[in-house]
Amino acid sequence: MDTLHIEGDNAPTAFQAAAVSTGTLPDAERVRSFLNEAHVRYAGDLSGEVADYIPALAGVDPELFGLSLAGVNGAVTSSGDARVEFSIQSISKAFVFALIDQLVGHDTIRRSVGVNNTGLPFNSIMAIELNDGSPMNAMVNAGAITATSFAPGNNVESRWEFVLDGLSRFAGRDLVIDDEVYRSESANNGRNRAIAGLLNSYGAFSADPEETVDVYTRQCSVRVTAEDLAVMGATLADGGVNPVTGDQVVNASVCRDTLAALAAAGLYERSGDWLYEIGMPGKSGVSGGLVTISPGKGALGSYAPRLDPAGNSVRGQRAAHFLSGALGLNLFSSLPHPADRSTL
Ligand SMILES: NC(=O)CC[C@H](N)C(=O)O
Repeated sequence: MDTLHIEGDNAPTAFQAAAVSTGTLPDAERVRSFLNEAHVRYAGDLSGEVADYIPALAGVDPELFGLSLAGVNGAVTSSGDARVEFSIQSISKAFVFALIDQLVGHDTIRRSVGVNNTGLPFNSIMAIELNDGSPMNAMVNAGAITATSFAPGNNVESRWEFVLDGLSRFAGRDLVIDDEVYRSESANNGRNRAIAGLLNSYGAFSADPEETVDVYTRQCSVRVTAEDLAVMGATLADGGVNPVTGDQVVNASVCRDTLAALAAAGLYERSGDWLYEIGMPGKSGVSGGLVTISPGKGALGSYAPRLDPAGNSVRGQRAAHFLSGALGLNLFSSLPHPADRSTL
């Protein structure tokens, strides 16, 4: 990652002069104008590659770019292709984690899934072996598949219903599966089946590994928009209450657990860089979606399909970086700060 220092970084800036209160989002006009500015800034960025290991993802228009910010007050502001649907992929991990944490509780999650970082790619098999069979964190495939194995039900359909219903409550609308992505991914998920088989050999699973991977593959194939991601993230920012529907989806303690797990591993082996630059929990997916959560304030959802080598949306990360500074979202900062201090 290159770091670009801007002169006068320590001097009081226009941002600081017009400092927003640190406990709330800036007013709607300011949010809209910075969201539009982020869109203009990064719409021409052609870096990265669209994921091609799932054939159905490879054919997507790489220029799609949507940004949306949902506040805990329920206001949703968007720019660009924020209503274009795409498969949620790994971002589902964050919300399924929350649903399972709500069910099994903080201690079981720590013991049976884990909350540390592997330092390795999202679908690493080596990480399981290096950690004596621990799935390590629900934001990588091993931990996500383990979390999904806790979904209640007697068969695939009833367990799937639990997951889809929960994801829909986070979004505040009935989400549906993308059949083409599901079929394409099912035909190419040998690695995830190997991960589940390996975890099962360590005795980590109470459910059938093949069925669990099927539910996991379905959850990754659910269609969402950048606006949905913003609302889903804002629900985690709002103590588990969907700020648009008013539905209490999970408890506030579950939101804390989820955001901690995201901070540790939401952007895989790049999670440290992400926290260092953006300063908020986030979760990416290989289709190009990204959700970034500012507890007590709201969440940013984005969609831009070109990815960095770790599988994280390039424009999405850059927009989140800019907006974190401009809107004063960084958890480690007490004031809004210049947003373009470095490049990701
Ligand atoms: N990083 C991702 O978004 C990966 C999700 C994808 N469904 C997989 O498990 O391979």
